[in-house]
Amino acid sequence: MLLHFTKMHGLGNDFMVVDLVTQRARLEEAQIRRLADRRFGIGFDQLLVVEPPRDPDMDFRYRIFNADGSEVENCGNGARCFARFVRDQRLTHKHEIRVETAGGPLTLRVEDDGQVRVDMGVPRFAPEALPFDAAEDRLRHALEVAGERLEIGVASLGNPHAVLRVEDVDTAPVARLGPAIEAHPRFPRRVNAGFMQVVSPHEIRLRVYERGSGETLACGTGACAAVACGIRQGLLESPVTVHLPGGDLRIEWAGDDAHLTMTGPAVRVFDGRVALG
Ligand SMILES: N[C@@H](CCC[C@H](N)C(=O)O)C(=O)O
Repeated sequence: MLLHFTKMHGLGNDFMVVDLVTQRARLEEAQIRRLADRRFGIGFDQLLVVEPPRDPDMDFRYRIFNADGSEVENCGNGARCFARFVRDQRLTHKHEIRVETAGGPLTLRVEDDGQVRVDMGVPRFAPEALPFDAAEDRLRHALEVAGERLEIGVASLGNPHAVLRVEDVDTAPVARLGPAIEAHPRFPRRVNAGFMQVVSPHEIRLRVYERGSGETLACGTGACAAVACGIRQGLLESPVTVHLPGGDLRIEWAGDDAHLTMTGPAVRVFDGRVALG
């Protein structure tokens, strides 16, 4: 069968977006890995699937698969592309869109200037929310990685994140420590590893080694997690501009039980059809 898809990106974090509201298909893990391959397939960091909602109070169900085929709970850059996609495809005319994800509900708003603002919910820091093997919720946890003792913050934005403060993201050992943190046994469902450089209370630079996809040009939930950990640790103040290799995001969070919001762009690159073997 031929599957229609759209290629999109949020700050260079790129996606294959598939509408399963008007098409029927079942994508297996091995097929997703083949499609994600940048030489033998279409190439993407994540596959985003638009489905009808199961909950009648929601507009859509939004499912996310990493390049390694694993299904995950949330994707921030993907959420902005999702909002742009469902409006471009005329699957909805709403400006404010409610979607169900495996990590909980999200509210997405397409602004008049084309930017998309996402209510990412309340960040959670309790170890069981990730999950992370630790006795208690702390601002910083010690983690032994490859013979080094690191200090990390942890946060869940539906999906799990570890945040490590570094002096300079340009020289941070992302390729060496990223995979070791991702697969660390204290994170039984693996983890996304963020490397954060604090520039000022309202500005950080960030690189993220993503669970299931490797280092990407931007990670929306990673940006939210880094800012949430930074505010909690007293290093940052809302709003915070996050400079990622692919561009900038604006994150706002009033702390505690307040909802965190992320604002940034969503770009449609091309439409295509692919034969599913
Ligand atoms: N690129 C994403 C996050 C995608 C999922 C992540 N790799 C995970 O496994 O949790 C974003 O923009 O948030």
